[in-house]
Amino acid sequence: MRVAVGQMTSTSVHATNLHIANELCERAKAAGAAMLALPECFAFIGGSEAKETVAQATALNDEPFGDFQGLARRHGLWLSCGGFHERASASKVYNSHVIVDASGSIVRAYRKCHLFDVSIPGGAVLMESKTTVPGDAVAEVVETPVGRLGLTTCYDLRFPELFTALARRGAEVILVPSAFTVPTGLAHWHLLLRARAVETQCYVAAAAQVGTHNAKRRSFGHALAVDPWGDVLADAGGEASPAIVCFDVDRDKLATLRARMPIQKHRRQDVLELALFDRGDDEETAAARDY
Ligand SMILES: O=C(O)CNC(=O)[C@H](CS)NC(=O)CCC(=O)C(=O)O
Repeated sequence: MRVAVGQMTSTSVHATNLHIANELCERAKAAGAAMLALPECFAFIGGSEAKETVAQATALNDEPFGDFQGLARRHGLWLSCGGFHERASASKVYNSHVIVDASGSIVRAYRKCHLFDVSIPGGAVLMESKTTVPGDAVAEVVETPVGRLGLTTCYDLRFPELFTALARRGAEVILVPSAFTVPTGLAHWHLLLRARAVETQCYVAAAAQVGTHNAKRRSFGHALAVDPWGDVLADAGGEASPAIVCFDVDRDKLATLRARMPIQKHRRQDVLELALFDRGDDEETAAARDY
C-alpha cells in the first residue's frame, strides 16, 4: 500500500511534461508504489497568457490526457492526475483532478471548486477564474489499492469544510495536487497540510510543482506526505528537479487512532450545521462574512 508523491517543473511543452511523468512512473514502480500522484498542471503550465491555457485545453477522452492514461497502463500504476485543464467551453476550462487505475481507465474526476483569485501578499496577482469554471460537487471517495481516496486540488487546501466532507464520506488518504506560490508556500504549506491531516485523521499527500516554469511563474515544491497524527513522513524539498517521495498507508494505525480519538463521532453537527452557513442574514453580519 505504498504511494509515491511526485514533484516536477511543468512547462508549456506537453512532450517534456509527459517524459518527466514517465520518469516519475519508473521511479514509483522501482520503489514498489501502487499509485503515483502528479501535481496540479502536470500536463501544462503556460506563460502569462490566459488564452494559452484555454487554447490547449481538451476533453478527458482526447489524446493529451490519453497519453497519461497510457503511462498508467504501461507501468501498471494508479495515477492521480491532479489539475488537468479540461475544456469547459470555447473560453474556459475546468481544473480537473482525475484518478486513473492501473489499466489506464478513468475512475473519478473532481473539478476544483475553489478558484485562486488572490493578490498574494508579497507576490503577484493570480486570477484563476479568468480561465477556469469552478466545479460544483464534492467527489465521492475512490476505492484503490492504497485505501479510500478523497480528492481536492491546491487552493482547496484552505477550505477545511471540504476535507471534513471527504472524511465523512470515508476518505483515508486525501490528495492535494498543487502548484503553490513561493510566498504562500513558505508561510502556510506545511501548516495547512498537517492541520488537514490532524483534523480529518487521514493521510494527506500533496504532489507539487517546483521551481521556475516561465518568466512570471515559480512554485514552492516540497511535495509532502503527512500521517493522520500530523507527522511529516516525507518532504521532497524545494530543489527544481523531478522527484518522488514515498509513504506507506497503515490502515491498522489509522483505525487505532480513530478508535482512541473519535473526532468524527464527536463533531457537533447539530450545532455546527446551522452556525456555519445559515446565519448572518442581517446586513452587517453578511458584510463581515462576505468581505
Ligand atoms: O492556472 C493553472 O494553470 C493551474 N492552477 C493553479 O496553478 C492554481 C491557480 S492559479 N494555483 C493555486 O491554486 C495556488 C494556491 C496557493 O498558492 C495558495 O493557496 O497559497
